[in-house]
Amino acid sequence: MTQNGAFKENSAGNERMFVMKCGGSTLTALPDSFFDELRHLQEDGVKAVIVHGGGPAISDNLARLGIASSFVNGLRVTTEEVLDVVEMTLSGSINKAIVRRIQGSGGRAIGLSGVDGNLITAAPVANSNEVGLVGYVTEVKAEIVAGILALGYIPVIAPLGVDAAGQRYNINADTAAGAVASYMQSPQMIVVTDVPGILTTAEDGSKKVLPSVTVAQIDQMIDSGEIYGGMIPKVRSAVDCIQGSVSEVVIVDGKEPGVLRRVLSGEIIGTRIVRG
Ligand SMILES: Nc1ncnc2c1ncn2[C@@H]1O[C@H](COP(=O)(O)OP(=O)(O)O)[C@@H](O)[C@H]1O
Ligand SMILES: CC(=O)N[C@@H](CCC(=O)OP(=O)(O)O)C(=O)O
Repeated sequence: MTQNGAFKENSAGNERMFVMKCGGSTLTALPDSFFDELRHLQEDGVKAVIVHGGGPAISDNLARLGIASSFVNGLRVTTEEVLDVVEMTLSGSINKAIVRRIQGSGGRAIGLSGVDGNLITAAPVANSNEVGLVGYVTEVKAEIVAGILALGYIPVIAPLGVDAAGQRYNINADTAAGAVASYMQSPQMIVVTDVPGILTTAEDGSKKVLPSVTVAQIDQMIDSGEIYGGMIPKVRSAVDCIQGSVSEVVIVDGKEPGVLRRVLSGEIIGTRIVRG
């Protein structure tokens, strides 16, 4: 078996690929070695697709501009004024910072948002009367992502969406990443965040990482409050995408040395969310 022998194949052929969501909680803390690893994977022919967040940076920019911002069940209440800041932060500074870091490690990346080429089309979420211009994904144009990959670049996608009338939507980054993974028929989605996985409290009161969880366990942990806040959209998105062609979602801490290869080679690291 080669070093990458444990990689899974996607249904489109034998390409080795994965979709990765990089959370705003961890972007600035990601070490150079993370981007070096990404470049090595790219050199080895592994196709990576990145969807990123940037919630904390959006909140900072809103505060700086004196624009009030609140959340309902983890979704930012989004007016047109808030959306301007969401777009400038995600599609502008954060997206380009990630592209520059990949390029700084010698990798190749192209940044775009879901608005470009109508990559992500969206419609208002069910509770849009409460949260405003927040969208759910109606379609991802997988051929655009595949085209960028075929050129030898890592697509770096900011989670905005657009509808047929040209209206923009703010999309939770975990939700957008799950949709991209599903439409790309990626065998795996890797969720890179600031905790080492889904934590549970042991009988002695200490916190430990659950190596794997099922959909039923997730529902129970949300009900009991053990999974809360920003972890909820992650697990909900994971549950949605493992109903389709994505066979597992792995939640990991991006600061773990060699994290990407370790996940891709099947090492037990972080939390794996699997069917069943
Ligand atoms: N059971 C849990 N295990 C680990 N983290 C949890 C859990 N429930 C809630 N969280 C919270 O979820 C956070 C990660 O979500 P979030 O801050 O939105 O990250 P990101 O910016 O990467 O999307 C953790 O820092 C932690 O505070
Ligand atoms: C609708 C909604 O809440 N959108 C998010 C988009 C960014 C995001 O999801 O970033 P993280 O992954 O860092 O949380 C927001 O405005 O904060």
